[in-house]
Amino acid sequence: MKANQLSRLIQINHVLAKHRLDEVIKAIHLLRPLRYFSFLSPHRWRNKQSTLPRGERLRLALQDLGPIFVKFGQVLSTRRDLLPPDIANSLAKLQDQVAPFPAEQAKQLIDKAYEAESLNELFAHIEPEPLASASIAQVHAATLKNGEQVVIKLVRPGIEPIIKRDIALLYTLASFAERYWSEGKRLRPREIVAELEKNLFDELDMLREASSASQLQRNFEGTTLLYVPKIYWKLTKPNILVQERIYGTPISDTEGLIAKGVDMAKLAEMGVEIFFTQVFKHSFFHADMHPGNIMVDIHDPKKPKYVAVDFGIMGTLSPDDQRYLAENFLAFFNHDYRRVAELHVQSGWVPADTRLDEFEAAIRSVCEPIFARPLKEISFGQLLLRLFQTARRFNMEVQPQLVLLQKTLLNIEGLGRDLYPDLDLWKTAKPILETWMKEKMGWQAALRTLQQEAPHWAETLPEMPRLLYDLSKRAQEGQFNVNLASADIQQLRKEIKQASYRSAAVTAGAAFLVGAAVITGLDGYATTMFAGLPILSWVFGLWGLGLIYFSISKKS
Ligand SMILES: Nc1ncnc2c1ncn2[C@@H]1O[C@H](COP(=O)(O)OP(=O)(O)OP(=O)(O)O)[C@@H](O)[C@H]1O
Repeated sequence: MKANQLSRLIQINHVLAKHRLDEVIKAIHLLRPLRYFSFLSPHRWRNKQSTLPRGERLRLALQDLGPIFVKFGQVLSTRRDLLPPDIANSLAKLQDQVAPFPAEQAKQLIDKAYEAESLNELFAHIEPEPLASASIAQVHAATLKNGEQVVIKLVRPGIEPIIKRDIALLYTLASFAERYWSEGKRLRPREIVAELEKNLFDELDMLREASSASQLQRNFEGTTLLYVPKIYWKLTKPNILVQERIYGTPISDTEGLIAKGVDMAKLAEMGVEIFFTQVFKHSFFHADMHPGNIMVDIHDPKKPKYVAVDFGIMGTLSPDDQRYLAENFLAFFNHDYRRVAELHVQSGWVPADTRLDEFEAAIRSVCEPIFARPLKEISFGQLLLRLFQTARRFNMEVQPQLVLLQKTLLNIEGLGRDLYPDLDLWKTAKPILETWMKEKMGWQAALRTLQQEAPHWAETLPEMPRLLYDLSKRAQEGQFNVNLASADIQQLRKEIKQASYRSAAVTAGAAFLVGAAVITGLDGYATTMFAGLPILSWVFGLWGLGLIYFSISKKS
């Protein structure tokens, strides 16, 4: 561990001591040896007994420690089912009430960004006090010259070196964990830190955030589920985002939503639907879904609509991960634990030599008692934790690419339960997943892929005869042209040449036959687009058969 990292650890210890979080210091193994340093802190002697409640002390400590710690507090705050209410309430302030940087500094940032354009020509008014401030940025309300209401999101100045320093410390701790902790390899801490690092640095780039907002906006265009505020591209800079101002009701204001007659069960189900649609249909999901970033448009309380802000962390999944996850969810919903165990082996999440019957039994013993409870008592978060404990016995490796998804899923469930305690996550998610599986795995999916590939085939097939002719010519001429004197080797050379000629001809013939089959299988849409396809199909078919016949007759 480098000297600056050790000094950061001492500083963390000092901040915790300053806020009299002695219990936290004792609970963290790494800080235990450093606890004596806190006796040197003047705060410790001054604040013998802090008058602030424990939740507030924790919030202030996380705020003092910087953006990574604030993010950690935001995630914790969404799990009211796992935390005492006083702590959850205090930590919720980290979602949009972190201490702001001074108004003068905000003004300097704005002046510098728009010095080329005249500030007065762009904005009619900029509110000096921030509307909200969170881990990475603070947001100021403003009015454009044309009267449109916007917000200006300013990245906190000097935040990058702070994040770099803490990420470096996390890498060192992760290396220690991998080397000296029995669980270190399985949990893949270095890869998880790498994932966190990528997400945090992406979050600092406002042009990237603006692009993500535009993509999400397109994905939900024309739906009644989610609204994404408009981006003002011309005013957006690498450290400044200008966006339409939203006046919705904060999702955390459940009393206000109920008082206005919003159907809370529907609202909670819509949240789940938005999440699963993003993950499976679009493979592009908002991965910072804490309540500070979600508002509800209740112009018509019977038809509420979600409004999202903060597109700094977006997640995607590979088609393979999507398929394994969807199948896993469905197998869980259907209590098919054998399938869950099989999927874990097939995807490589547990070692290939795992005993399926033992793994299945272990999963069953975690899930059955939980599924037997009334719905409102089932916590998906707790179920996941129990499953992870079980998986540990079977050497399941943590999948860094799924960590963001798991975090978001926990947020969504926490949010949904706050809105409507009887929320049945399974009931809402199951039909979405079933439809997705049908679309992705059924014969319609195969047909659609063929249809998508049609333009490519139409482009490539005319080139095939020439390519195949070149290939067979090259095989005939140069590839095996080794000059050796021995008669045996000469004979061998002749045979190899003939064999390669024949196999090239068979390959070419097969390729033409496949081409003919593909063209014949295209549906009406593609054949109308390319009127010559049926004729091409016949030509290719006959050509293919001819080549194969030619190569076989050569052999005999
Ligand atoms: N378009 C908007 N209209 C109104 N309020 C907004 C808008 N965008 C952001 N806000 C408010 O500003 C807060 C902070 O903005 P944002 O979440 O984008 O900052 P951040 O530092 O990236 O936050 P986080 O810590 O969640 O990553 C939001 O929680 C929200 O309350």
